[in-house]
Amino acid sequence: MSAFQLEQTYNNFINGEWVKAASGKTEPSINPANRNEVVGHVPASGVEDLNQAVAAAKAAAKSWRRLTGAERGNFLFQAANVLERRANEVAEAMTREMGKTFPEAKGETMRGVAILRYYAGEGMRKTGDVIPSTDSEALMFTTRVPLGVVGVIAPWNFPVAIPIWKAAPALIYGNTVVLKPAQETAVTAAKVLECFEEAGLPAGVLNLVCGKGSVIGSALAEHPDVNGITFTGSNEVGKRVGAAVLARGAKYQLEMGGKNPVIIAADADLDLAVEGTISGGLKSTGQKCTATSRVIIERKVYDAFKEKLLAKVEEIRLGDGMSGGSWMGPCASEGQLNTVLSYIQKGQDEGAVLLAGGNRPDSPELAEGFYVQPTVFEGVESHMSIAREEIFGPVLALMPVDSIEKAIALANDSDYGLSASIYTQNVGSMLSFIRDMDAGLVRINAETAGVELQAPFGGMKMSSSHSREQGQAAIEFFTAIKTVFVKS
Ligand SMILES: NC(=O)c1ccc[n+]([C@@H]2O[C@H](COP(=O)([O-])OP(=O)(O)OC[C@H]3O[C@@H](n4cnc5c(N)ncnc54)[C@H](O)[C@@H]3O)[C@@H](O)[C@H]2O)c1
Ligand SMILES: O=CCCC(=O)C(=O)O
Repeated sequence: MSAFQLEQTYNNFINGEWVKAASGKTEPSINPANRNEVVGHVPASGVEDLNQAVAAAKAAAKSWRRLTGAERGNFLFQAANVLERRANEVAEAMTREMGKTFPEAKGETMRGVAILRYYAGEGMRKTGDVIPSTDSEALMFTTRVPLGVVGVIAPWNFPVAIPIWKAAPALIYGNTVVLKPAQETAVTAAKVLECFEEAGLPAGVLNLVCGKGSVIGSALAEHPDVNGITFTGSNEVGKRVGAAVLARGAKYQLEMGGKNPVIIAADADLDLAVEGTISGGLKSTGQKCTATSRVIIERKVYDAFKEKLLAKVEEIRLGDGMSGGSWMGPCASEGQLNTVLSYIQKGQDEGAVLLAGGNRPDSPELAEGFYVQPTVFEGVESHMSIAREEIFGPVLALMPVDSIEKAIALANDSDYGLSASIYTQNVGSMLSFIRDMDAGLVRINAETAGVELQAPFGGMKMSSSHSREQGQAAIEFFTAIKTVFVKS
């Protein structure tokens, strides 16, 4: 049973208070499964609101960083407990706001709980090393210090997990935070902040400002009192954010798109490979940065794999993520739906062959939602737009090859390098893939999506600023190393 209520009005969270945007402006957040449902009204903030949030975070920074890691960790443990208790409500907000099915949204919310507990524990771990000095009378060691105020700019596709996997390490290592969520999922972000508020986090330590990316996101990136920006989103925006932060000498981290390949070797367990391709490519309506989009198949098993894949794609049930029978929800917004449809059209215009899907579903009960059928192309060549550009929708491109060597070369023929997987039973093929695949996350006999919170996550090439998030790797971004030399 969820306590979520539709059509509430949400505010920004600044200095421990829920406050309206200075302009008083709000905008509706609508349900992509039914454009007529208003999930909530969210602030359309301006730079003035952002400035207040940064000032609050700056004022709170000194006392927050002076707490011990264990004391900061206790707040995160409390926030985890509240989020766990309110998981159904938060997950329902997520499903209604961005369309992923309720079980996926609940899973993501519980992942948020686990991330909070993981980083709460980090407050008790070591922060430096003793390094022998050349002076026998001296003690030399390293310690870690927080950056100060960190700006978090988050996308809509994981509206609980991503803000938490950025904010939790920022906080545990002693930073204060201003979160700018995607406007499409600002209600879900407000629900997460309510959990931190209920946990008793001190005023100003974590602030929320909702508004347009081009207004709030860019002002956060450019703000002179923001010492670090952690951004997840598209390449186009990420590059702009990185340039703005670099120009003023602050620290930045960009985690961006993917064009993730799965390789199906001739010796693969084809049923497992089909299952992993469908789950990796089509769960969350293909809107994961780790989603499978290129399916590279050894020619000997191409027809057998294709037949099994198409049979499974036929079985996929589209529908509102709040209904039990739905396997795949809508695209998260009308803009996202139009992007996906335009790539499907481009695929056909550039000569790829449509094997399944390709349209909006015709059933009347889905007419008010941003649904698109799961889509499979063959005859896809590496130069085509649908093989090169991130679509961020339920579209799979089948590409046959003659050998594993050619499969890995084709998989690497991309500007992106986020995640990649191979289905094979041959240890030699596994090892070649691990060695030669240019991706930050490589998975064997497992789908391309699926990130574990305790392991480093990030991409190569255009997928990232070459930093890593999550696990203990997070300390690298959220702290600076200080080398200490002590002589009595
Ligand atoms: N690598 C990863 O870990 C990862 C994870 C999830 C999503 N993504 C990527 O995110 C993208 C989808 O998310 P999206 O559509 O929300 O991305 P987006 O780039 O449009 O928006 C991301 C965030 O940036 C803000 N923004 C927009 N314009 C801005 C500007 N000019 N200055 C500063 N901020 C601005 C948005 O409001 C949002 O909060 C995909 O490319 C996906 O691959 C990457
Ligand atoms: O969208 C990017 C994050 C992907 C992720 O968390 C996953 O694949 O589990």
